[in-house]
Amino acid sequence: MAAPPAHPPTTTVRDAVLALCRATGMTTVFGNPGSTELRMFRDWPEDFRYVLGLQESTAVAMAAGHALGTGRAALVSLHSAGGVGHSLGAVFNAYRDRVPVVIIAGQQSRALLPLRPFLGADEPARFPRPYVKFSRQPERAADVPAALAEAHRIAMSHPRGPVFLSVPEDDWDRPAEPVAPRTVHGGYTADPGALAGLARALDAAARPALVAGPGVDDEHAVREVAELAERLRAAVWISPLSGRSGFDERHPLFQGFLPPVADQLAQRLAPYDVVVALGAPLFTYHVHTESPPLADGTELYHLDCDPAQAAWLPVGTSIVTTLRPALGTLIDLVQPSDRPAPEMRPAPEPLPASAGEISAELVMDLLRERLPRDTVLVEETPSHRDALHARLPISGAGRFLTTGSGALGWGLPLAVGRALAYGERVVCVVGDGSALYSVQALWTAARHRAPVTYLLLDNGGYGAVKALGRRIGITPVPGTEIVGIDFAALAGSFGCPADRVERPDDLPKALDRALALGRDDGPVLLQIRVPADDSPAYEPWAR
Ligand SMILES: O=C(O)C(=O)c1ccccc1
Repeated sequence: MAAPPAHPPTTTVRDAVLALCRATGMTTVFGNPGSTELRMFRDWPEDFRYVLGLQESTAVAMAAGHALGTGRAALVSLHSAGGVGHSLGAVFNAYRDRVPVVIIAGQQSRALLPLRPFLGADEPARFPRPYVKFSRQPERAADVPAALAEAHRIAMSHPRGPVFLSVPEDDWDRPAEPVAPRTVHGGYTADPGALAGLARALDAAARPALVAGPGVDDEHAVREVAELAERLRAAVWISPLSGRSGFDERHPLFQGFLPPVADQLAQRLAPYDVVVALGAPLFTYHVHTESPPLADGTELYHLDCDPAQAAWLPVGTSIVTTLRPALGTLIDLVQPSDRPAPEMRPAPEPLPASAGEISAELVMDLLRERLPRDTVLVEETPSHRDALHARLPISGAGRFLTTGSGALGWGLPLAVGRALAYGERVVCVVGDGSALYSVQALWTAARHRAPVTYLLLDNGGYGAVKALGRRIGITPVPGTEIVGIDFAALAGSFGCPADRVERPDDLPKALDRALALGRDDGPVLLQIRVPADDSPAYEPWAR
């Protein structure tokens, strides 16, 4: 008997995709639209919010901030090849920082592709690689919803990260079946024998140390790290250039931030006999020095969810695992220790009298007095990150966000997305150079009344690059001076209220005004003039 005729689906690709987005909590779309996305927006439903980024890297960074705030993947809609190209610096950060961002990129009509049409993307799935975990243009329109569902599951599985789907513009009106909802439980735990071996090494250690990396905060394991550290009386460090804070920086066991330079890192860890890196690649260097990664006598264990990271680390014993179940097991296995606790790290030195200029250290001291402990702080001020860490301790999980990867222009829009996630007021400390990569996001912040207080430390250039040049005797470095920009006027023109301060005496009140705003007040920007630090001895990580 002949099979009954197959009934074509009565739903479209668009219906099925929108239903999937609702089911996965992706109803805020960060994007920048063009003609190759138009059919996606037909009868655009009212329960979706479109957040316009005026340049595509801001759309990706805002989505990343949203994802980090909600704990769910965030959706980005980009315009074919050009839009994807603009976005790639932020995609790099999202990949390295393990942020689940689901990107749908427009593409020209399938029928036009053989003719290399205007706007058409050649080999679209290759373009964002290697900085996406998944990249496809489905073979048929009807495959788009299931491919997006797969992409979403991949984005959300550990290690998390961005995924990419190219969708030809004529696919959206074509028929497609709805996607059945599915659940993937992605947490997994290590080989029990490996964890027992680590517990024995920790029990036998004279001076153990834990290194908290971005994975700790990412996997909500901050509490477990504190419990393990207290049980062991272990010193706790934060891994070099970590994009998150994985430990309460006011805790007596907290020792500080490891430097991203091999010889200094090895030296900082030399006092310890057993070091456990948690969700941390540990050897994230910014500049090269000739040095073994660790001193003789420092034994390394490394726990992370990424088998690739376990493979590339040069030394130590890696245990591939998600952190919470592994830490739970370790807490049960290790003996409570009565070894002497490490000494507390010294309080920051008091500031010398001001010479009439506002130092970054003064800004950080005033912020320490003013910011509530649960403030969400976004940082992108490379010249002053060390001053921030030294003087402004972060407490509480999920309260510190920066790029752990280095592509600048991330912080300013990241703060917008983080603020839109729950409407909490976010403080973003950003440099003048950093701000200019993505300054259009101030317009989006103003338009959506994103509650962000921007504190823009203006040292008139690419201070960190100049400092790194001086370190190796290259001075001056061309292209590192930025002069003549009135950030307060620029922000004002985007609809973001702004103020400017140049003298130390005026700073406390200016900060009070900027920080007094609430969650319904929208963004504000305070431009703070700080001197360019041109001291020849500048060595940011030696302190
Ligand atoms: O080193 C650099 O060039 C750079 O761009 C950078 C990025 C982040 C922090 C410091 C410098």
